[in-house]
Amino acid sequence: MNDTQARILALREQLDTYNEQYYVADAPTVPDVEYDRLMRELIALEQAHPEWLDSSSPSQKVGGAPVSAFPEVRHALPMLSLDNVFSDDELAAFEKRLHSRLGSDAPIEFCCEPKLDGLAVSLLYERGRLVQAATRGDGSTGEGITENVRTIKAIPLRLRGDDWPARLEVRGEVFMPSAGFERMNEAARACGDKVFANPRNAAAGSLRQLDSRVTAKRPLAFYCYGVGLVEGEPLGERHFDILQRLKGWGLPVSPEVKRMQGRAGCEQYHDDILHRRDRLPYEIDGVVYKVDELALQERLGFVARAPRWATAHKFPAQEELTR
Ligand SMILES: NC(=O)n1nc(-c2ccco2)nc1N
Repeated sequence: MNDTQARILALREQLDTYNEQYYVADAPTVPDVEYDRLMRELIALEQAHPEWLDSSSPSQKVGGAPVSAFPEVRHALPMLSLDNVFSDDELAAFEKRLHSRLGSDAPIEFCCEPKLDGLAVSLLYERGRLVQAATRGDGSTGEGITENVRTIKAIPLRLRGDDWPARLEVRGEVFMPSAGFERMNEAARACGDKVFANPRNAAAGSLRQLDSRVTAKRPLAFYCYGVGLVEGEPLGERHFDILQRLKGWGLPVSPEVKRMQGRAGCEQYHDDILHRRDRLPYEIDGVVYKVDELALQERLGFVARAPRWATAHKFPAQEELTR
């Protein structure tokens, strides 16, 4: 390997690390101007040496030529929607149903998560490389939006480490943080472009761009919240621990995810997140409680399209709240 090749590999590794620090650890260590300088050097070296271009290079997050349509993608496992509860009484009924189906009143451990108000996506990694991304669609079939998703800096094109399964489907939410949403709409108003009604619509509109170079300019983020297809060793026995393993491979997980005990723990989590809702850097429309032990999830199964082992607890819509 000559000096230029070594420099290209070092720049890729350094920029991947900066992306992970910014989007996974939420702890950036370099100013944007330094990140941009290194990216410009990498792009210049790769343009001078196309024979060394690698689709997983961080320089490839700028998007490419437009496509005419999105291909259909059939999900290996259905992407489920969540059942809802709207009150503590309904939460109590949810817990009662769990105890009844499990035939035990033993306290249940839940993985509690903020319910991000974005767009659910499925990411397929083969041998640690991102090979496909798709929307949830109707739960069985979604749209292939791989080129658009590859431009999202929070989503790694290559997983860290090497103890990931040969094929791993990661599921999560693409969303637009509030600050980025305001900045983007401000710029759109200034030049007469389309203004989006809310961050969810802005994220959906950005992901459905046929020209991934447009998507690349949108301030999108991502948090994973589960897995679908896993080929190889099981990832773990408890949902919370699996999320921590995903984080170790460079996939962002919300720092608000917590393991709580029983219904009381869920209510405490709900009230804490509701209390801090307006200070979170992204919009949420509730919280999600998931039975943490996968063995219990399997015993509980699903009703129609929603898992018996999980429910969302929705907040009142913001405009309904008296300010
Ligand atoms: N939207 C959101 O934040 N979700 N959605 C799920 C989900 C949907 C189906 C199973 O889990 N989990 C979280 N945190």
